[in-house]
Amino acid sequence: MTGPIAEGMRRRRSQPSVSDAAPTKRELVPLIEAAASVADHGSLRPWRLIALRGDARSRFGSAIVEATGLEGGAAEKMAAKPLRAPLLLAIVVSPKPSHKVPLWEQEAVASGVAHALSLVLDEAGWGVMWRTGHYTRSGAVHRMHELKPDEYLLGWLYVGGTKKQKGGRRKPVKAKDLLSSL
Ligand SMILES: Cc1cc2nc3c(=O)[nH]c(=O)nc-3n(C[C@H](O)[C@H](O)[C@H](O)COP(=O)(O)O)c2cc1C
Repeated sequence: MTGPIAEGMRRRRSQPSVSDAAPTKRELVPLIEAAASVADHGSLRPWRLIALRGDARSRFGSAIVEATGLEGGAAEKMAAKPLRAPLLLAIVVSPKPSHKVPLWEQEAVASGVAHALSLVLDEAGWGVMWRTGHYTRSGAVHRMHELKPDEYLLGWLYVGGTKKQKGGRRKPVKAKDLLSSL
């Protein structure tokens, strides 16, 4: 298969371990603009992103601890999770009123933006990994992100500089088994 998009998608791997380098806002904006070109029924833009850097990541760690109710060493370990990358991009579903486009379609758009953003960040040379946790939809995490009542999270893109790249082939997808006809 040829073509830069297909090749980039095949090459992309999630990077669980990244360095302290991170894209600036100026560097992020054109990548977000590119990712925002996904199909969007009614062009509602039912999503937004929140960048967490520096201390915001520690406040996120505290919110996770509050949400999980952990104590002692386990709480400390959990609080440090957001410090695994210098930049976290929270993916927010931000539903827009519409008679035509139900919520599930709007969530599909937000998810598409996140996948596309992972891809273009990877192409730009950044290490990226989409992460979640059972605390993702908790009240404490919702409040810490200052979300509106109807907004909710799809997780975070953990972004940083590439270190030792996780490469190699992923488990092959038997696409012909996933395609049927009627
Ligand atoms: C919505 C979503 C949430 C995810 N959450 C986690 C997570 O919390 N922890 C994790 O190890 N992988 C998580 N993953 C999977 C990784 O992002 C990644 O896709 C996986 O490790 C496979 O690596 P690859 O992308 O290089 O194929 C999540 C993926 C998605 C789409």
